[in-house]
Amino acid sequence: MPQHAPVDPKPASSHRSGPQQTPYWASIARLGPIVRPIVPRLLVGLVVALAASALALAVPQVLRLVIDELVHSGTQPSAVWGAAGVVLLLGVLEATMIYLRRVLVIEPSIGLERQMRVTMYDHLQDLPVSFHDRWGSGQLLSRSIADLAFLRRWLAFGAIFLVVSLSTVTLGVVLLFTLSWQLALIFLAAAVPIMVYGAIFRRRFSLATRRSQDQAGDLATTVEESVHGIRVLKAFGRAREALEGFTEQAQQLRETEVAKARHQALFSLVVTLLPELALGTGLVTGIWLAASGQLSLGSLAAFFATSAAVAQFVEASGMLVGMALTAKTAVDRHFEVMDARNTITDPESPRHVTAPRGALAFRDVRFAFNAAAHDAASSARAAAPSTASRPADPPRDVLRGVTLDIRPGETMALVGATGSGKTTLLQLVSRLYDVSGGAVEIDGIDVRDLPLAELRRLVAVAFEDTTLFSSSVRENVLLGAPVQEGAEADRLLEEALDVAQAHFARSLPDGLDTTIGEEGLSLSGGQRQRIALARAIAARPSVLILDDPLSALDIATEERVSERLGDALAHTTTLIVAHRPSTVALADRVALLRDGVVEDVGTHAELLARSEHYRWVIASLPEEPSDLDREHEPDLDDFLPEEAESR
Ligand SMILES: Nc1ncnc2c1ncn2[C@@H]1O[C@H](COP(=O)(O)OP(=O)(O)OP(=O)(O)O)[C@@H](O)[C@H]1O
Repeated sequence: MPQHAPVDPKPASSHRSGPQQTPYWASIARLGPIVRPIVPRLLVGLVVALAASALALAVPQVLRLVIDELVHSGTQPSAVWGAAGVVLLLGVLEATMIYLRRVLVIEPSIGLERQMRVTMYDHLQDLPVSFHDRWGSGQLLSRSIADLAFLRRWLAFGAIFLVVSLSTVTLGVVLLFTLSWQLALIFLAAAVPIMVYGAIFRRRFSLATRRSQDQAGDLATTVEESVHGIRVLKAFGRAREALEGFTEQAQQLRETEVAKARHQALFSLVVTLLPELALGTGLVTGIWLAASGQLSLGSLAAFFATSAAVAQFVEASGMLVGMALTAKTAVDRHFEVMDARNTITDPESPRHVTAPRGALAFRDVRFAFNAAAHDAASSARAAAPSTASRPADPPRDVLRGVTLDIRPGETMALVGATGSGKTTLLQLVSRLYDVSGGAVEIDGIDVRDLPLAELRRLVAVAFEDTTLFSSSVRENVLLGAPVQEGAEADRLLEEALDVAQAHFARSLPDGLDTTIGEEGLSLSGGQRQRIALARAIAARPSVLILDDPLSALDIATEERVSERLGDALAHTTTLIVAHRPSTVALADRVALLRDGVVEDVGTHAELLARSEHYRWVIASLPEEPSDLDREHEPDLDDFLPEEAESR
């Protein structure tokens, strides 16, 4: 028997790491392998951009020649037209180069953004539920949308423009020295305070950028939560409190953004003011040099035209350095998600269930949420607190040695007080979480030894909290079915809808092609549950896991569902969490879960007779469905024209 790793041995890497924790180039270098395929296009784009800026610097040189030749040496007017033609040609060439740069870099960088987004989505799908427990949805949303869009802009514009600026300033300063070393020194003197302030700016801006990107993610989580929970907020009249909470978060983000803008404005002021001061000082000195014959008029004019071009790039550096630092934060945030490892993976030496019988067993199963994640997250939080994600809760054993055998084809009800661990136990079967100790077995094979695809074919789940996707009824029901199209798929679909008593779906506006889910037609709680149940049935599993899937049905419908379930899934092993006596009555046997252990197993009658705790739990279960939406629950007869007519 292979040894199994403890749960979550390498949890999501610290998504709380601050900006100083990774050196700038170490962060940016991580983009290397991803960007590599488009590097040739980016390089050609860079060369073209460099050529454009070189052309811009060539114009003052032509100017110098024209002035010196024309004014000093009295060249013919035709030469003026010639020089003007050259300047015009240089301008047209520069514009063409700028256009070419855009064409060369924009398309591949948009492609790269798409590819990174798809890879991230794929990775998020792959990561275990324990990862998603710990990350706010807004954080993941902002990282997969806003951060990647920023990285695209940085690659297509910021990075190239920064290299062009550095090269242009370097070349420009060399040219300035060739024109006049005295004036060039004045110009260069301004660079010293710029560099000193640049270091201060970088530190402050990095911190503010990280904070603002994390806060934007948290804000997105709040929006997502309140849109999702709008009914609860409205029903409890908590809209004002929700707004107050949101306003406070928005205010914090505003303050961070204002602080960021202030840092950037101050840096821009420094990089604009100092070159201008140098230019002013240079102008006075230059006129004196020209008047004393140490500098030609042409050189003086060329110096100022060149220094104006250089100053333009220096001034843009405030924005470009800001972009470079934001890009680093975006890269860090991206890899905090991408570095998270999926601990629920296929086994190295897989075993297979060749002839599924559906025997389900729990062998001394122990489980604690966040056991390993907690230690990693605690130390990371101590190192660099941030708002990026929820703190991991201290680990506590929710299941403390569950042992239970469910025979092939048997229906076992799981009963227990609220919080006793019923849902948790169910989630271990299809490995939404892995056990912390012990094992879950199907037909005698540890579920961790089965390939995940095979395991999830064997096991189908319907949760109480039903999730429908924005697609047709057909696609929702056939989500886990062995076939998606053709006569066999149609048969599975019809049978699943029939067993789940979801006939209403045929009478929806577009029948089974009606779009439901968030972007489609709203269904009542009971209707949603029946679609989710149909989905689990259509998967034709060997083991069916039902987490109180009938809670929103009236008792008559529940009875019909259970009757049909019994027929259709006679050979399917079913483990069902029961919150109502009527659901318990469906089961062959009942397991009583108490404080994370199975306290007793037997028939309903046996447990009633011998277990005081069972009697107490059963007495506390509601007779009626908890959230039956009577107003919206359709009268089945309305949706059963064929059946109604045949009666
Ligand atoms: N994702 C999670 N992270 C941390 N703790 C959790 C998580 N899900 C559940 N728990 C905790 O595990 C314990 C068992 O929860 P579980 O949902 O399994 O109980 P249950 O028996 O199904 O309850 P109910 O009958 O109310 O649905 C509870 O104390 C709960 O707070």
